[in-house]
Amino acid sequence: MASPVSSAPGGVAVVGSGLIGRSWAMLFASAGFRVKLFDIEPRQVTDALVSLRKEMKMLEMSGYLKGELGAEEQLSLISGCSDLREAVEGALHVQECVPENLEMKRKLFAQLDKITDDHVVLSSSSSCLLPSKLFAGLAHVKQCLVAHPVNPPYYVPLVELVPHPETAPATVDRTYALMRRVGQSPVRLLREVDGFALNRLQYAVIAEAWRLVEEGVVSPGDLDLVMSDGLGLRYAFIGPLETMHLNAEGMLSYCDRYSEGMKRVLKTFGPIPEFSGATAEKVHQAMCVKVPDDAEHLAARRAWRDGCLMRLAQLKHQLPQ
Ligand SMILES: NC(=O)C1=CN([C@@H]2O[C@H](COP(=O)(O)OP(=O)(O)OC[C@H]3O[C@@H](n4cnc5c(N)ncnc54)[C@H](O)[C@@H]3O)[C@@H](O)[C@H]2O)C=CC1
Ligand SMILES: O=C(O)[C@@H](O)C(=O)[C@H](O)[C@@H](O)CO
Repeated sequence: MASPVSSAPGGVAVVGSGLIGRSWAMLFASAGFRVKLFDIEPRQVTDALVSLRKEMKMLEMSGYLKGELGAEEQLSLISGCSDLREAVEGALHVQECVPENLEMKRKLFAQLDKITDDHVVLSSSSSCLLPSKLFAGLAHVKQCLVAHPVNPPYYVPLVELVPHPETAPATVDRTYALMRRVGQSPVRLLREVDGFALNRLQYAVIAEAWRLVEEGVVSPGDLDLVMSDGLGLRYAFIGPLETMHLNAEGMLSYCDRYSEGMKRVLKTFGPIPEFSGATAEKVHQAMCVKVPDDAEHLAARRAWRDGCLMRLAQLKHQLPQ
């Protein structure tokens, strides 16, 4: 068995240099961590370093760069690696960011298991794969967990910490502290569940959104306005449970007033959509009217989205809690 690499404190390894890996790299560097980027496709690393430089310089110019260090200092902390062992050398935390494919992730964690020691946290960015499947059979399973970000992590702070049944409490505590240190808002799931919390909520919303459009109740554009100019505004500051609490004379009052109505409406919810066929075409066309699906328009809209998220985050930071 290969000897484990030393894991002196201070470094973070980001394995997978795509959409999420790049955002994680910016976050860890903003807090002063040395970041090593690895990817099975070397071109992804070189592209990542180019795009990170462009984005971090832009953020600095617009006053939205996170952390105390300037962009050049933060960029100097990020390096590319062509070898996985080299990437995890000296790491206290490994953030896996490869595609949402169980076998692909399991193969990578099996490699990491062989080359890391008992001190490093092995964390997956998985959207909804169960830790009990991701980390099954690993020698270092106690050091493993999911730290599920929301896209893009640099602008959306929530991170769901989801343990394997054998994950050590210290692993969760260390990761929680690390996420707070890089400015994220971690939540602890007390046990694993398919889809974790965020995607269970998100997929419930997506399913009903789809049904409302499929059944001709509302147009795709107006459906999105229901969220962006309605629920989403409130949810940017208070969650669904606190919303209930404030929408009556407290939660119990809300339940007295509205539970029969909620149960009646919930009984009308239709079957799980297929997310394909005519409705998919209809929604796709509607989205393309607003944002053509070529790379340039999608990138421009993502940049607009990220600018809005930055300003909202700054406003939230300034508001009394
Ligand atoms: N895109 C999103 O909105 C979000 C994605 N995630 C999760 O993050 C993970 C990564 O997603 P994305 O960044 O969107 O994917 P992506 O496709 O943009 O990037 C994946 C990268 O992993 C690389 N890769 C593939 N196999 C590898 C290996 N064995 N070793 C090293 N690198 C390897 C690919 O070359 C690619 O550069 C997925 O599990 C996804 O579910 C989580 C939250 C949001
Ligand atoms: O929406 C997000 O950013 C995250 O919840 C994700 O995990 C993925 O984008 C997810 O929606 C893909 O199913």
